[in-house]
Amino acid sequence: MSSLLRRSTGLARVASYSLSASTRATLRTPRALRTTSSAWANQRPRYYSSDQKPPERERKDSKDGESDGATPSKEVPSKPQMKNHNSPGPTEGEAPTASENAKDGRLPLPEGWVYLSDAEYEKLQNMLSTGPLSLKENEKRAISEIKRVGVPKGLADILKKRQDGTLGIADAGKALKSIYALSKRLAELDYPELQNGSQSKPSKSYAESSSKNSSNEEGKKAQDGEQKQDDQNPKMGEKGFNSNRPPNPENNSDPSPLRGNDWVTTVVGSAIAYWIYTSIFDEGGREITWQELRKNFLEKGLVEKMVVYGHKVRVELNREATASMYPDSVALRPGFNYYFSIASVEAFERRLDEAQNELGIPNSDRIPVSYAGESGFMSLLMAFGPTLLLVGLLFYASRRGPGGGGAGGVFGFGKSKAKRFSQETAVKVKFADVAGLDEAKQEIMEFVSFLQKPDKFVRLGAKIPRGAILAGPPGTGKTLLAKATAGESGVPFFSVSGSEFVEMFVGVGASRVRDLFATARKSAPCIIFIDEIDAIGRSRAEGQRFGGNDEREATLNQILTEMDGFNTSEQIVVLAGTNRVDVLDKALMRPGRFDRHINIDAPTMAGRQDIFKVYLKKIVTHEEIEYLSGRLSSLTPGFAGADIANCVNEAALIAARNNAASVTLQHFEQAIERVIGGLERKSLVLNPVEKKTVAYHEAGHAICGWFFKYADPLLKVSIIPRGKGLGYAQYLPGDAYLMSYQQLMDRMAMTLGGRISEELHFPTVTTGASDDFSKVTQMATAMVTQWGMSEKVGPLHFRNDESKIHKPFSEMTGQTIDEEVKRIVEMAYKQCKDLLTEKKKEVGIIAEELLSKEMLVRDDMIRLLGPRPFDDRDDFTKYFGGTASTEPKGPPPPPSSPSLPDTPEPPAAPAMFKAVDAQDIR
Ligand SMILES: Nc1ncnc2c1ncn2[C@@H]1O[C@H](COP(=O)(O)OP(=O)(O)OP(=O)(O)O)[C@@H](O)[C@H]1O
Repeated sequence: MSSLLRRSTGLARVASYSLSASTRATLRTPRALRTTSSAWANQRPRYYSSDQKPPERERKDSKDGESDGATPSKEVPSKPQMKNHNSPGPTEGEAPTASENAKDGRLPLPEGWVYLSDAEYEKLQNMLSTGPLSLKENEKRAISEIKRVGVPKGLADILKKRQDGTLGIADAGKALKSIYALSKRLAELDYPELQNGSQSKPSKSYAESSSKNSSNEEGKKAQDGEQKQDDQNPKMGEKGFNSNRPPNPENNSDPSPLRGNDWVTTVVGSAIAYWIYTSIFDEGGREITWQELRKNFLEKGLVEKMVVYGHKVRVELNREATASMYPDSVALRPGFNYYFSIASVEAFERRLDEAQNELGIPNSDRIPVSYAGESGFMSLLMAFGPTLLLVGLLFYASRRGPGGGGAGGVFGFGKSKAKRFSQETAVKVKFADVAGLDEAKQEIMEFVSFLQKPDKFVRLGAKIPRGAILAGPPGTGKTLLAKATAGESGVPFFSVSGSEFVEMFVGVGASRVRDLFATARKSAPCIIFIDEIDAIGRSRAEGQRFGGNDEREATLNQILTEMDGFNTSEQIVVLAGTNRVDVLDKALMRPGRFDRHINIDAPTMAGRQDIFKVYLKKIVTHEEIEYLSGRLSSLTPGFAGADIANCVNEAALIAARNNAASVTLQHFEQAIERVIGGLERKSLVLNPVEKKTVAYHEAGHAICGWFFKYADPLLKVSIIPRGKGLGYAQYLPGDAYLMSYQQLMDRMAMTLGGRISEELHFPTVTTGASDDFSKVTQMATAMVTQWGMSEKVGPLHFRNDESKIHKPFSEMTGQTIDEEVKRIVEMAYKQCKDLLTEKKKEVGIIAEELLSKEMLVRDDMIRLLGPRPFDDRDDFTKYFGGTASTEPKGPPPPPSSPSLPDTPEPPAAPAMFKAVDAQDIR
């Protein structure tokens, strides 16, 4: 069967011929001409089976070729007795009589079948026996069988068309169908044993025919004749086409030739079909070289014509001349042609001209060359290819959508992209996995008990909260908490990001919301978690200021509608996460929608310790977990859960890189240093002047941190470039929730320590303090405009407008703010300068030590400056203040902000010494 399928090239070729009329003429006509000697090409009058020669004669005739069939004595067109689709006699479709059949030993025709005329049969015989496939004994017999069993009318038409050269692409399909019907019939006749075992009733057609045949004397004779013919061929009847004998009805074997669809029948039928099909459609041919062409055909004058198609040239030989010169050549097979490849048409023409000139062929006898143009298949492809491609793409897109079309719109755009987790699949997270966040857990626990035991609430007439907004900085565990809620309550969990509702097509977002809630309703009780809800839930009033966004508003409205649509008994809880609770639409936040607002802030020292414990359990470390987690958490103020998870993982990676057996404290501190400060940039080599400047800059910060009472405890100071900075001083700011005026002043003064140290020790200053200035300015501005720390401006709060379009104060107030900010910075500057002038010697000591060691830790400072004149915080003393350690201490993160509301930026400490332009230093 696969062979049959492989015939597609043949089909294409057939198609190509049928598509171009001119091409077809060029390609087909010569063949018809070449076969002038054959009965087929002569279009001789048909003769009819009643006047047929006896089988022996017939075989002889078919061998004779030229003289056969055309013999006028055989033609009795006026007395048609055999049904023939071409015959002018009996009406088409009219079955021959039993006596007619019997006379010729023919089997009755099924409906839609015809007998071939002798001429057609001969042509078919000729075609099949000389076709590209070698004939096997059975197949030879199949040819003679065809005469007896007839052919489907479709096949007879195909044969006619083939002769006329009018085969089209549609004919291939028809041909296959007819050929297969014929082959099946032949196969069944060839293997009557297939039917032997069958108990089913003989088919009517055959039963009738067999009874008629058996009762018909002539029929018997005919059978005898056929039998004789069979006998002449000893193999026939053994296993081959023995069924040209109608089966004996008395014999118990099922004689029906049309019944049975056993696989053997199928295989045999397919083989025959393939053979016939190939004979009809396979043009056959062989590639030769130009030299062969010239030597074997051109020089001998055998070439009748050449047809150029694309980069191939088909050589059509004069068959008669070729036959006389090469009687056994394959070139004599019908449909067989030699062909050769050419680089270009011009080159071919030139070469042919030269060859003909050399051979002295006169102009009048030159070989005609015709051009078939592009193959029909190619032109078909070019014509319909883009359209097919487009249709294909559209089809592909429609299948690709999450819903594959259907309810979600043509391409499934309207389908929700929410990922569904269930207890069995992904949500294995429990509250125990969420460290810290005790209050948040408690709040959300209520949802769990509602999902688990709704009666408890309904019984008392309590309305169940519809949803909760989890608000907080990134990575603080909002999603984790939502998952844990699902994990604890054991209900399906739909997780989707707000941005997934947003599509460029209007209405898609709303449609996705609808789809999400519809799916959730089907899976109730369940939890829907919409992460980053601010992507769609932004205040509509805010949006209008900038022209609005219809699509987003439609999506938001749909969410509002859906949440309103729940009835109190519907067990669907909607949780939403956001980092920007301040921008959310008020309608979303009102009771009845997101009833609960759960704030999830960066974890406290204890929270961090808990989170460290969760992640330390997952790695191999022999450190004492209580001490380790405490020390690490005090090193990481401001870290969110995600940062902690990342740090622990980073430490494990560093340990693995060092082939360590377990992860040690040092690995953890290196990891924290790396997360905060960035990678050490060993490749960045500073020149001595730059290095000295950096050392004095950092020493200035370090001295300030040491001698200002409210400065944060210093952990480490270094001049090794890391991340974006050329050096850094690290302090341990602790979790500050409130900051006093004096703390802010000390912090600002310390931040200016780098630049002032440069001023005091070098004739010029550098660009390295730019980042420090930025921090100082921000702090001073916040003091004046938000924290009411300026007497002149007073206790006012001017909201920082990020867009910088509106100034929320008058020109005059603006001027006053500028003056006050400047005054505060100058105060900090003076405070710092006074200290560093006083401690100029100590700055020098620390700077020189830094230059020689590149990094100083707290113990070095104590050694060089003596103990710090102020008491340190408890946690600092607990983990860092004890015995002097020679190990470099891990750097803390930049100082956290005093967690005051509306703090625009954390009032940063002088943690980094920004990259300096080498030009400026020199
Ligand atoms: N309290 C915590 N306990 C344990 N792990 C935590 C905790 N908080 C955060 N994590 C870790 O941080 C990862 C990120 O947390 P999550 O995705 O929940 O943050 P989020 O607040 O939703 O962040 P975003 O606002 O960026 O979406 C979690 O997968 C988990 O590994």
